[in-house]
Amino acid sequence: MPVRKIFIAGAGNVGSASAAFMAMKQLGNIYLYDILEDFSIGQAMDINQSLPYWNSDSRVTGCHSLDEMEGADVVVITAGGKRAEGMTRLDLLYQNLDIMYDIGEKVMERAPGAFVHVTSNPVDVLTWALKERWPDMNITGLGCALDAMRFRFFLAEHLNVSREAVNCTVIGTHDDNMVPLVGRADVGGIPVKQHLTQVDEDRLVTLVKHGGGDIVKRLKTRSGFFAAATKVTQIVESHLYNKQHIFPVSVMVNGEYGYHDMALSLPTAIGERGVHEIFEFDLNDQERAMLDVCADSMKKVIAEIRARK
Ligand SMILES: NC(=O)c1ccc[n+]([C@@H]2O[C@H](COP(=O)([O-])OP(=O)(O)OC[C@H]3O[C@@H](n4cnc5c(N)ncnc54)[C@H](O)[C@@H]3O)[C@@H](O)[C@H]2O)c1
Repeated sequence: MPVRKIFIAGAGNVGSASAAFMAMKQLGNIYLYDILEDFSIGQAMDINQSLPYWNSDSRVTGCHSLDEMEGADVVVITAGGKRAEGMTRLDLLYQNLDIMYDIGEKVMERAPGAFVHVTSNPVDVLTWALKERWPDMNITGLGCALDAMRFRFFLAEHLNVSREAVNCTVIGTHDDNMVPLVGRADVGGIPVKQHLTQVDEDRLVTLVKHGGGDIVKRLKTRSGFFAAATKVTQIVESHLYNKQHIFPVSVMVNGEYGYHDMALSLPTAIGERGVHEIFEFDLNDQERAMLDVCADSMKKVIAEIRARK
């Protein structure tokens, strides 16, 4: 297989850790880009010098120009600002939206066939915005894929079993409305509900929903990134090696659950074509109502974005 070119926009915590993990797994040659001059170059130097231990011949190149994206097979977008004092969530959304449009334009110019994967928040909205502007873009967002991995971790801890024994997912949107599907989770094929009291269930759902926030509380000025970068690496690997692994990534819906014109996090097979299939559960009324909350809130944000134009 030819050496693949992976371009990562944003050399912050998620971007640099993703570059390091992808290089360790020798997924390709990685271009790490940031708006901060020298920052991505320094991060790349540090990652490269760790690779002899991993027996990896991947090369990470730090760069300061989006033109380096030329011919990339994969573009990961982790660029974005943080909420500064006095800024509303919407202010941050618009700031990151403008960054997405700048990067998206370059993707369509320099690497139109690339598999694009976004982590920047609000990830479901930004995934929708890029796909809406460029319908041919082959794009997914990290969505609830990280939340699903967290859910698996918390369930395995609670049940005191191997993390490999647990299957579970989270759908909806990567925010407080996310829907951890407890009723669908199993441990070694046995529904986890058989092992949980209602109190356990409520506690585990809260742990998943607050997973990211609980880390931020302790890190203060930054958010967690090891788990996010791990998931990004697994998703990119599934694309490059056509594994068709299933992740609840953020995807533009096309009639799934009757929704249109929005991105939701739904179980999706990722392979060489990017999105191969979006799977629909036969949701019960309660699960469906929770997914509707995610969809309604997305609709409102999309209406606000359209009103701004
Ligand atoms: N969806 C998820 O599960 C999930 C998980 C973790 C992080 N995130 C999101 O991913 C994004 C990255 O997180 P992080 O912890 O790496 O943040 P970070 O602040 O460490 O990194 C962001 C980087 O983007 C760069 N940047 C800002 N504007 C840019 C521009 N116009 N062009 C290029 N680079 C630019 C910054 O210089 C910085 O290095 C955030 O939006 C975060 O909320 C999502």
